[in-house]
Amino acid sequence: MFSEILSFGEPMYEFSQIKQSKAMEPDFLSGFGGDVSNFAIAAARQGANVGMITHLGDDEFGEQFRALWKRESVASDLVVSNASAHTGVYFITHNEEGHHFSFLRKGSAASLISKQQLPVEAIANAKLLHTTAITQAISDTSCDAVFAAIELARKTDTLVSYDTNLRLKLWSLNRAKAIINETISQVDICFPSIDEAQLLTGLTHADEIIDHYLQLGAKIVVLKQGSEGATVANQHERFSIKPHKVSAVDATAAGDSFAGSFCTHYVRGAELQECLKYANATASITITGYGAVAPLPTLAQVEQRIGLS
Ligand SMILES: Nc1ncnc2c1ncn2[C@@H]1O[C@H](COP(=O)(O)OP(=O)(O)O)[C@@H](O)[C@H]1O
Ligand SMILES: O=C(O)C(=O)C[C@H](O)[C@H](O)COP(=O)(O)O
Repeated sequence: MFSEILSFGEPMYEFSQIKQSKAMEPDFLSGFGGDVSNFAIAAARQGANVGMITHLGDDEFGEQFRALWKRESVASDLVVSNASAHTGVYFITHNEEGHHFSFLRKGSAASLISKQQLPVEAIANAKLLHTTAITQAISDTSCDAVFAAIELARKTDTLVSYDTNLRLKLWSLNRAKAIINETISQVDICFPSIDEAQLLTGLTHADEIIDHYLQLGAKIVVLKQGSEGATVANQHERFSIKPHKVSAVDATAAGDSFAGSFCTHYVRGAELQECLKYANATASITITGYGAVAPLPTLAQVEQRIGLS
C-alpha cells in the first residue's frame, strides 16, 4: 500500500540539553530529530498515512529510528540501511537567544542518497511529497535527488510541500538563496519562517515576503512568524492567525510540526484557514516540551487546544 504523504530527507539522532538539577546528573536527553522525521511523526499524530524516504546507517541509531517510526505508525518500507555510513547525530543547546544546533552528519547515510535511488512508484502514487532545504544542503547528490523527486511528483500530480529550513552551518547564504528560490518556483506549498526569509530575500515585512514567494511561483505560501503567529496565502486569499499563549520551553521542531499538521489537514481537503488553525495549535503544543519528538501533540490534543472538543 502506498503512503498518502511522503517525507524525504535526513533523520537525526538527538541530544538535547536540559537544565542540570544536580552536578553529577547527565545534562543531555537523548531523542529523535531531523526536520523530515519530525514532520512525518507530527503528521502521523494528526492522523495522516505517512512514510519516510531516507537512508540510515546500519547502526544502533538507525535501529532506534526504525523502532520509533513503527511505534508512531510512520511507514519505513522505503527506508534503506547503508552498512558503510552512519546515521546523523545532532545536539541542541540553549542560550539567551534561543536554541542552537551542532551536527555530526558529514558523510552520513542520508547525505549519500542519489537521484537514481528514489522510489519512483511511491512518489507517483502519493498525494503529497514533503522535502526541505536541509535535504538539499547536506550534499550535492541529495540536492539533485530533491530536484528529481520534485520533477517526478509534478509529472504525476503529487503535491509538493517544501520547508525552507535554513542551516548556514551546512551551506553558504548565496548558495542557499539560489537553490531555495529555484525550488520555491516549483512547489505547491512552501513554509518559510520570517527570520530566515528576511535573510534570504532582504525584505522585512510579512506581506512583502509572501508576495515575493507567490511571484516566484509557489501556489501557497505559509509564513511562520514565531511568537507572532502565522499567515497563509495564495493568489486569491490571505489569512493570519495569532499565536496561542503558552509557556515556551524549547522551540525545536515548532516549524516541522506546524508543516506536518498543515499538510495532513490540507490533503484531507480542509480550507487554508482551517489548516492554519490546526498547524498553529500543533506548534504551540510542540514548544512546551524539550526535544523534537516527545512533545508533538495528537489530533485530540490539538482539537482540545482549538476548542473543538
Ligand atoms: N512563542 C510562541 N508562542 C506560540 N506559538 C508559537 C511560538 N513560537 C512559535 N509558535 C508557533 O510555531 C510556528 C512555527 O514557529 P517558528 O519559530 O516561526 O518556525 P521555525 O521553527 O520553522 O523557525 C509559529 O508560526 C507559531 O504558530
Ligand atoms: O537542523 C537539522 O538538520 C535538523 O533536522 C534538526 C532539527 O530536528 C530540526 O531542524 C528542527 O526544525 P525546526 O522545526 O526548524 O525547529
